[in-house]
Amino acid sequence: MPRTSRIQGLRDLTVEARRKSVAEAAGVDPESIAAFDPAHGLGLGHADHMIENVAGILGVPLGIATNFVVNRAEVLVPMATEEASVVAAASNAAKIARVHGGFTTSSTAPVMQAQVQIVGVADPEAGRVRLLEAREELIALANAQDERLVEFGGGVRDIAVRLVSSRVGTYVVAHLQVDVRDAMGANAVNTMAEAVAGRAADIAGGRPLLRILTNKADLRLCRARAVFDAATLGGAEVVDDIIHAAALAEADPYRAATHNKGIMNGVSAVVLATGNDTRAVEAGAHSHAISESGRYTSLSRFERDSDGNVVATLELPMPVGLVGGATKVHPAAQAALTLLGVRTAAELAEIITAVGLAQNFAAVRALATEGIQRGHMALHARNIATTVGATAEEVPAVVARIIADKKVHADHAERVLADLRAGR
Ligand SMILES: CC(C)(COP(=O)([O-])OP(=O)([O-])OC[C@H]1O[C@@H](n2cnc3c(N)ncnc32)[C@H](O)[C@@H]1OP(=O)([O-])[O-])[C@@H](O)C(=O)NCCC(=O)NCCSC(=O)C[C@@](C)(O)CC(=O)[O-]
Ligand SMILES: NC(=O)C1=CN([C@@H]2O[C@H](COP(=O)(O)OP(=O)(O)OC[C@H]3O[C@@H](n4cnc5c(N)ncnc54)[C@H](OP(=O)(O)O)[C@@H]3O)[C@@H](O)[C@H]2O)C=CC1
Repeated sequence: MPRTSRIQGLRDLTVEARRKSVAEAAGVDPESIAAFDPAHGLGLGHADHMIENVAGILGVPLGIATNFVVNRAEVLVPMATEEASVVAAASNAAKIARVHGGFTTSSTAPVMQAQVQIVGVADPEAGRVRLLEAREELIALANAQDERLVEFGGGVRDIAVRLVSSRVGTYVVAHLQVDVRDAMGANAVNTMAEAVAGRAADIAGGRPLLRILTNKADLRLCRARAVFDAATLGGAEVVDDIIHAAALAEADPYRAATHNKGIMNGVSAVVLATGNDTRAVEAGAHSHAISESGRYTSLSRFERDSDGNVVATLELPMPVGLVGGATKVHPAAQAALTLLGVRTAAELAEIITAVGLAQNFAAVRALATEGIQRGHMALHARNIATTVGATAEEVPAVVARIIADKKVHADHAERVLADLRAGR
């Protein structure tokens, strides 16, 4: 069966049947994603070697977003999140995007930057020039720290030197710009920065202090683009309102924060599912959301094209890896990468960016039409029913009643559950 991400009715299956259906649709052995089941997932033994003082494991729901087409390839996307309606929303937007071919993505080379702060330089302008004169020596010294990375085609691409004025003086800050290939790259570039710091400080005429990567990974950018069909959305007025909603986010930091949170609902769920560093990706994204005038703004842009459809675009740093960090040691993260069928970190990064754009569009479409609550709370109602003690068998009836009563609250769910159990 050709690989497809269009699985209708996936929501109506049991968890086990869903996993089987997803494996079949993705064309992978069901055993290769068995680790999605906690019984075959991260064990305490593994966990005890990942972080310190391990006392247990926190499970996070892992859902599969459907309908995605990215660069003409069908993709089923694992999303780890505690928030209801996120997986549904991403699937919904991906379904609408299919009408015009899904998502098109692109990315720069996987270049991460490490900073070396040099303090006490009497002549910082000259210190900067002296460091640039020593470019080849410093590159060779840095590359010598990770010969295998260089063998993979990675390694230092360039050195930049910035002068940063602070309240207590001007710092000479050297940036190592390193192609880290299929790694997220933090450990790799931090090792290089520590190795060159002493020599760089001697050349600059100061003392080395901070040697650490920057999470403002703006040399490692990903872009996603998709067209959302006006007729499918409900016509020109809906398109106008979606454009208005996005324009507010572009102009107003208060709205931009929530608009971007919507993007990160999708991004962080896939970053987490693949064992990558969510904090690094989020720090990079929000540091990138600064306009030319210095104002915090939205990361995505929505425009009306010549056919009256919505064209949505997103660009953000995406420092994720296929090797390194938890990705290699977490069985469920390995299963997620198998399901995604990605061969390089860039392919993973681009799919994540497409999911962020899908999530963002679904939210803004809902907000600009019916509001967020109908869709979101209908799915959140299941959490509320479970919270008040409904069994799996009782949840559907409790959900139906609290939605029908338009009272999706725990206290009403408790009354409904009591009535159901009393046969009322
Ligand atoms: C929730 C929907 C999708 C319902 O929307 P709907 O139109 O009632 O859904 P539908 O039943 O017509 O289904 C349409 C498609 O959505 C998916 N879908 C639909 N329901 C399910 C489900 N139960 N399980 C799995 N998939 C589901 C599924 O793909 C389905 O098509 P199919 O593939 O079946 O042919 C819609 O209202 C929506 O997209 N809402 C946006 C919700 C959202 O953004 N949630 C994120 C949390 S809110 C937040 O934190 C972000 C925010 C809002 O603050 C960001 C911002 O402010 O910008
Ligand atoms: N501020 C931040 O964001 C920070 C993040 N971190 C953490 O660092 C971790 C990520 O760092 P990272 O350097 O990726 O981790 P690793 O050092 O674990 O992985 C990178 C290493 O993987 C090996 N490797 C094998 N195949 C490849 C390939 N195809 N491409 C590239 N490298 C390959 C290389 O090591 P070899 O040459 O030995 O084979 C490379 O140095 C994350 O867990 C993150 O949380 C740490 C500090 C700060």
